Amino acid sequence: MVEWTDAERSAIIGLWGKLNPDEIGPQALARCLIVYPWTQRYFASFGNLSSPAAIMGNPKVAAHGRTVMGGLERAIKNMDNIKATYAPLSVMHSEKLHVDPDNFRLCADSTTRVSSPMNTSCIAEDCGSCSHKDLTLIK
Ligand code: HEM
Repeated sequence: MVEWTDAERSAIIGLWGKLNPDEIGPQALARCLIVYPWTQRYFASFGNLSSPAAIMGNPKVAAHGRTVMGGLERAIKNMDNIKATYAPLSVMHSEKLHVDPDNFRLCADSTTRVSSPMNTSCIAEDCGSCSHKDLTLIK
């Protein structure tokens, strides 16, 4: 079990409170599918993922991005019991969906990037903070 300090607890809860899951969820999943295109293999049922524009305009991607954020929120609300809270999701991602665990790091990276105050700067041709300057993916 993770032992959180009070400072960690309030930092995590405070940060989460500043985010809008309905906005960053769709952006984070879209970014993951665009920047790490091999992650698309798990979403064959989502229809058109053939270009960045198709991914960003795909309603199933947006809906699932919100679902993933709902998953993260459950961890925030169950910080003393994350293992049990995530047990069914863990089994599903592993045994049913066969998601390679390394993909969680990519998903986390995408979420961090779209949550950053630099997010809007990434539309710029060369925002200087982003290693994917050729992609104008956010908004
Ligand atoms: C922060 C990490 C993640 C969280 C919190 C998360 C959360 C969720 C949740 C809540 C569901 C819905 C479960 C249900 O229907 O009962 C789901 C489904 C799914 N997840 Fe994840 N997920 C994460 C990462 C990933 C990654 C990295 C992949 C693959 C690259 C992935 C692939 C899928 C797929 C394919 C589904 C089923 C989608 C569908 O057909 O509707 N997930 N996930």
